[in-house]
Amino acid sequence: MVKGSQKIVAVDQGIPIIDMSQERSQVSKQIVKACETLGFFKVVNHGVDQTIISRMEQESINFFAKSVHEKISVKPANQPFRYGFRDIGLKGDSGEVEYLLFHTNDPAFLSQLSFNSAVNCYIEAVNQLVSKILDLTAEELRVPPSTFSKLISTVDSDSVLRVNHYPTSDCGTNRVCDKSESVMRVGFGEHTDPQILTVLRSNGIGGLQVLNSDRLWVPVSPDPSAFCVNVGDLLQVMTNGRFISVKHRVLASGKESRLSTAYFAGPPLQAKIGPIPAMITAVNQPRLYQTFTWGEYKKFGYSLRLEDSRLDMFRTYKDEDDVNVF
Ligand SMILES: O=C(O)CCC(=O)C(=O)O
Ligand SMILES: [Fe+2]
Repeated sequence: MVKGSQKIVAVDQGIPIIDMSQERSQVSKQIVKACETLGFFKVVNHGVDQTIISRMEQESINFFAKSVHEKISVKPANQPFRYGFRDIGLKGDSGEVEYLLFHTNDPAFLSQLSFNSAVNCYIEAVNQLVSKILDLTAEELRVPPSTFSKLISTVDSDSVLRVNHYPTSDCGTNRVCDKSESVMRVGFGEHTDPQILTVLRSNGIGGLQVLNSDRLWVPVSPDPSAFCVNVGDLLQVMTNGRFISVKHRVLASGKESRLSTAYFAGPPLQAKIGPIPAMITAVNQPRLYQTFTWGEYKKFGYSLRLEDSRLDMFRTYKDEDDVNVF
C-alpha cells in the first residue's frame, strides 16, 4: 500500500542537472542552490570511470541472480548490515526489494564477496566524488575548505553501501503480469537518508521519486550515466536547516527490475555534529539543532520507523554555544 501524499507531478520537474565539467564556481553555485531548494540533484560528467560503474552493476546483477541460500550466507560484521529481502530496517518496515547492505570499511565481509575488487573500486570512486561535491559546497558557503569532506575521509568514517534490487512481479502467481494487472508497489517507503550525502545511481529502470517543497512527488527519470545526489539529515543540521534533507521513495511497477546502488557518506561515530558557526546568524537564523554525535543519532534512528522524522528530536530554539564540527 502506498501511504502519504499521492500527488505526482511531471517527470524530472524542477530537478537540477549539474554538469560537473563547467567552470568550478558555476558548479559550486548550482550545487548549493539545488541543496537549498530541493536537496536533490543529478550530476553528469562527474569523472567516475564508466568501467568501474559497469563492473559494479554487472557483479550486482550476478549476485542477486544467486540462490537465496547463497545470498544469505554472506555475513557482514553486525546488524543492520546484511543481505535482506523485503524487510527494511529493524522496526517492521517492508518493501518489494532485496538488498545487500554493508559498511564500506568491513574487510572481513568484503573478502566474502566474489566481487570484492569491483566493490572497493566503486567505493573509492564514489567517495572521491562525494568529497569533491562537499568541497565545492564549502567553497560556495564560504566555510573552511574541507569542513564537510574531512568527516568522510578518515579511516573510521562510517559510510555504508546499499545495493538494491527491485525484482519483477509475478502478480502472486508464476505468470507475467499483463498491463491491466500492474499496480505500483512500494519498493522503498518514504524516508530521508540520515548521513551527510548520498550518491545513488540505477540501471535504466525508473521508480525513484523525491518530495518537493510543495509536497508533491517528482518522479526521477533513470539515467545510468548520471549520479543522483541526496542531501542527508546531517548536512541539513550542519547547515542549520539551509539545506534540505530530501524525502524520497521508490514505487516499483514490477514490470522490469530496477537495480540501484546507494553510497551513504557518513562521519565517524564519535564526530560531533551541529550547526557550523558560519551558518548561525543570531538575527535571522537562530540555531535550529542541538549538537550530538553521529553514534547517538544513529542509535536513535534505529528506534524509529522509516518514515519518522529523526531530526525533530534534535531541534532546538535555544541558543547554545557554537560548536566545531568534529
Ligand atoms: O533505489 C533507489 O533509487 C533509492 C534507494 C534508497 O532511497 C535508499 O537505499 O536509501
Ligand atoms: Fe534513501
